[in-house]
Amino acid sequence: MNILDKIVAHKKIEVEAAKARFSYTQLEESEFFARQPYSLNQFLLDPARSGIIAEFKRKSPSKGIINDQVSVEDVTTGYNAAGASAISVLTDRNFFMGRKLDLTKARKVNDIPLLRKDFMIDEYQIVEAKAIGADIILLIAAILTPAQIKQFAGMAKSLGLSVLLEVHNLEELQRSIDPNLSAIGVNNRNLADFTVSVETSFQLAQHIPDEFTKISESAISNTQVIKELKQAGYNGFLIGENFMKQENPGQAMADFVKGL
Ligand SMILES: O=P(O)(O)OC[C@@H](O)[C@@H](O)c1c[nH]c2ccccc12
Repeated sequence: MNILDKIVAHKKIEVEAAKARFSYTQLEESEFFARQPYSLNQFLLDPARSGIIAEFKRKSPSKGIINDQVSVEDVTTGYNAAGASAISVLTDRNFFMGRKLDLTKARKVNDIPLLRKDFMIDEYQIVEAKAIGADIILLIAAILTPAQIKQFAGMAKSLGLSVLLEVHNLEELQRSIDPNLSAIGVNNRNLADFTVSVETSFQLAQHIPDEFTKISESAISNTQVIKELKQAGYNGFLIGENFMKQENPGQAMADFVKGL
């Protein structure tokens, strides 16, 4: 079984446990459920912001512990101050050392879009995403059927959430396109075997229809590659490890943005 299969198998158990703990009605009673989410594309296309979606990630299956010494409030407010267009918060506990509470803590101190970074396999998680304070959900093509993508994207949109579809090859892109998606992200990391190549973004750029904003995800570690990705048509750049591995990720991002 590859890592992605393991994550999905564990996620199914987690989602059943969450459903037993909080009903849909209870989720809808959350203080965040009634708020109007921020739009990913509005912030991504705002020239006053950097286009960077900065990620709070303590640990990953490919790198092990990256940084477990920093607070989610310090890091995310640092990212926001450094000009992030959005902030991604890992909420998977088992493989990424994240928590749903991390996203809620970030929500309380930030006024920009927050992406719930997790493995969405059930509608319940979409309602939950809104209840914990998220603005954006991630749909990973590699683990979903086209019918699920359509259903989940439609549901998220009806809740006012933005939807980022993640692909890592042309076949996934072509089978997953749906009008309810807000943005398409090309993951430079293959989640099944962890190999990384920014070439993936350059190759797929021309195949992404113009009605979607384009985001390049993972393994971005210098400003030169961002300039090249912009030339290729990308509007957004998802960066985790490059900032998180520093003692002060917010400051690391502020220094990085000066080079853009
Ligand atoms: O730390 P990096 O290489 O900058 O990558 C960030 C982000 O793209 C990566 O964490 C990611 C992309 N897609 C995912 C799906 C699930 C978990 C994590 C991810």
